[in-house]
Amino acid sequence: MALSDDRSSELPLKEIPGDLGLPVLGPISDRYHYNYLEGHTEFIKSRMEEYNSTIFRMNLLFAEFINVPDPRVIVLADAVSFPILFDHSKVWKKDALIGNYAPSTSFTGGYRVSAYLDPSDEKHGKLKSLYLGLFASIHHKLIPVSQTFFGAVFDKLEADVAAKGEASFNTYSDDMAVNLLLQVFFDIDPAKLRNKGPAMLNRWLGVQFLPIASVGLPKWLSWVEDTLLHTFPCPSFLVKSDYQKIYDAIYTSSTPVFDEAKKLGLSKEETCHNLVFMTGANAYAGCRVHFRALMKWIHIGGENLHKDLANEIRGVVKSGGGVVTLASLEKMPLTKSVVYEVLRMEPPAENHYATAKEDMVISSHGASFQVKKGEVLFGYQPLAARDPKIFENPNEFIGTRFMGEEGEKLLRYCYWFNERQTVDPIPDNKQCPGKDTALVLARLLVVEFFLRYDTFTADIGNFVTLIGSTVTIKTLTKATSD
Ligand code: HEM
Repeated sequence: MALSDDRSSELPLKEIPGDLGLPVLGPISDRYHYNYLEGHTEFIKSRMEEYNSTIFRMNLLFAEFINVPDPRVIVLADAVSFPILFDHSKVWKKDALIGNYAPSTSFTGGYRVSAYLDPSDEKHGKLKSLYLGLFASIHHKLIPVSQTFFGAVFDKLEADVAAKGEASFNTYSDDMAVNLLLQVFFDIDPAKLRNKGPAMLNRWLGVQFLPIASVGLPKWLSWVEDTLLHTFPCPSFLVKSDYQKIYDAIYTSSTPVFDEAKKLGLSKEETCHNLVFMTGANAYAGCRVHFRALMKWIHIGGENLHKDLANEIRGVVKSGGGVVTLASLEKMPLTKSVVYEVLRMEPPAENHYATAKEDMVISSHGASFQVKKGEVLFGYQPLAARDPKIFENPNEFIGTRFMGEEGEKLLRYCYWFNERQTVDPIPDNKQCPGKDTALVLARLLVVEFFLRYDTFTADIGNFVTLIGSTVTIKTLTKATSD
């Protein structure tokens, strides 16, 4: 579906709808409905229906106690208004990673790391160039190292299924993601952290993001979680020693990144704090949700999809002499489309934020709205990715959706890496610099799985924001052809 992007002059200019309620009570009520009573997507959907608009106002966080100056945000829940978040001439991205709340810099050695910087900040460009260089330099080993780590997860799943009749994919996959990233980026063997790297990173992430996360207590206890955990930020000293160990492992690794950083005028300390966040928060948090989502949605896709994936993958690998390469991954249109469709159904980074730099007009499908300088925009990716005016049968998982010329055109309306899928990461934008690396890892996980198995069955549990779905593997059917 072709849509022109700037239609603001053709559309009626309307007031942004949204009832924010009473001071203090309004934010509490919105927060309870959003987090507990209705759920994120249901809350936003119900307000969209009430206001008959994909753009509206809501309160996101409770402003009084946590260090949030203002809880009001403007929700963008369609695929045409969303890209305003990437127009850096019009919006600020400073401290906008997780909304109008930014954890204390004491979680990252006193530095504000790159993910919280606006592209206009000189440091942001330098750090992003550094990451792009690092990811390009590891491309030759990304596939062989990942194959070893994925293979070890499959061995464990098989052993558990044989012994107990089921296996938890989440635990093995999460731990593997941490160990794989540390190994492939910095040659850090899991034993260097006494195999405790994943637990250390999980604690560090948990404590810093607790004010916006849920620990999954039963619904009737939600007031306990909200009062205790979402009212005051958690102090960083609780995870200081975990953080220090990861920091030291990277600091003492032989990565050439520090030499590159020196050339850019960045200190080793600041670089290292950024590398911990890049690995432990950006890369791990993205992969954690996405690896789980891949298994979940491929399971939902069913046996016919499994057959088609196995045929495509085995055919390409066989014609390449049995070796998987970056080039062979490119020759698998169904595998590529399935990975995109999983990103669409369950975008790992659900929420995208930015602050308006100036008064401006933003447009959704049927109307334009005036936004004032300083207002916070909140793009809700799970609904933008299911915009019915762009994606046919938006709530259905269709593995072939992004195949062919028409399918590929849709990628322009996919923002899962913080920009259009068709836009490359550069020092001056906020597109995820790990975009290509993440896609290779995801495609490779699917490839390695279907080289080894014909099909599988699983139980799918709850989805938890920032962490992902629970996937319990019940059966694994070994490959019967090659
Ligand atoms: C499916 C997995 C992933 C998804 C969906 C994802 C998505 C994102 C998003 C949405 C952002 C922007 C956050 C914001 O500014 O609002 C981001 C930033 C970032 N991502 Fe990813 N990411 C993924 C995996 C990775 C991987 C594997 C790496 C490393 C190889 C990585 C490295 C980064 C870095 C360093 C940033 C911060 C960029 C900056 O400083 O501006 N990500 N990612």
